Amino acid sequence: MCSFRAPWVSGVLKRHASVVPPFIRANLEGPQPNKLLTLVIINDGSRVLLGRKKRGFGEGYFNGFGGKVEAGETVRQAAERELLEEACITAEDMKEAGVLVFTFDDNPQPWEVHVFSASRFRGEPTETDEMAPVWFNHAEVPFDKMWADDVHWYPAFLQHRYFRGVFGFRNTTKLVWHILEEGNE
Ligand SMILES: CNc1ncnc2c1ncn2[C@@H]1O[C@H](COP(=O)(O)OP(=O)(O)OP(=O)(O)O)[C@@H](O)[C@H]1O
Repeated sequence: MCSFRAPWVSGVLKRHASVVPPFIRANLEGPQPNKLLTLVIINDGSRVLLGRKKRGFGEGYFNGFGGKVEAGETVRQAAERELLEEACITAEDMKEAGVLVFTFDDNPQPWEVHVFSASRFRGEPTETDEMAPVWFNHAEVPFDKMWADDVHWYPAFLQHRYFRGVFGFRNTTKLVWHILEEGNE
């Protein structure tokens, strides 16, 4: 059977076969290709730059900068474009930090978010229609005002360990299951 998913996703389904909730398995084995999104987090070594989302999906949450990959662009180009559109900055040393797959019980299409980190950038972080940028010390990342998955993968992110995660949400925002694996890119 052909699959739209990366082989590591099938690996997760196999390794955790007895505990994967049915809606997650159904979506990940279903016919819908993943929707590709990006997330860029500036990490200067002691602080991260996040934005408070002012509108749309995840409104009110703090998050990195990112959005959907558009037709004709690579994931990296989309990450650069969204960072410029949402925070008015250009990363100088952007690298892949990890990948997250989100499944929702109310949406059959899995989301695949490519997370990038950068420590240097050009420009001045500036509030836009979409995001209001704020620096947070590593010990003060506001997880209570962020997506429920974030608390699980930020430790790996902050310590520069590559990560892969699969997360299942009910009613869009309630995290009900997850697997996080760290290591090899
Ligand atoms: C479910 N748990 C989650 N945990 C952490 N981050 C999450 C997330 N779910 C989505 N995200 C991120 O939220 C942004 C939404 O982007 P979103 O505004 O929808 O995209 P985009 O700017 O293309 O939309 P419009 O152009 O306004 O339609 C995008 O960075 C995406 O990676």
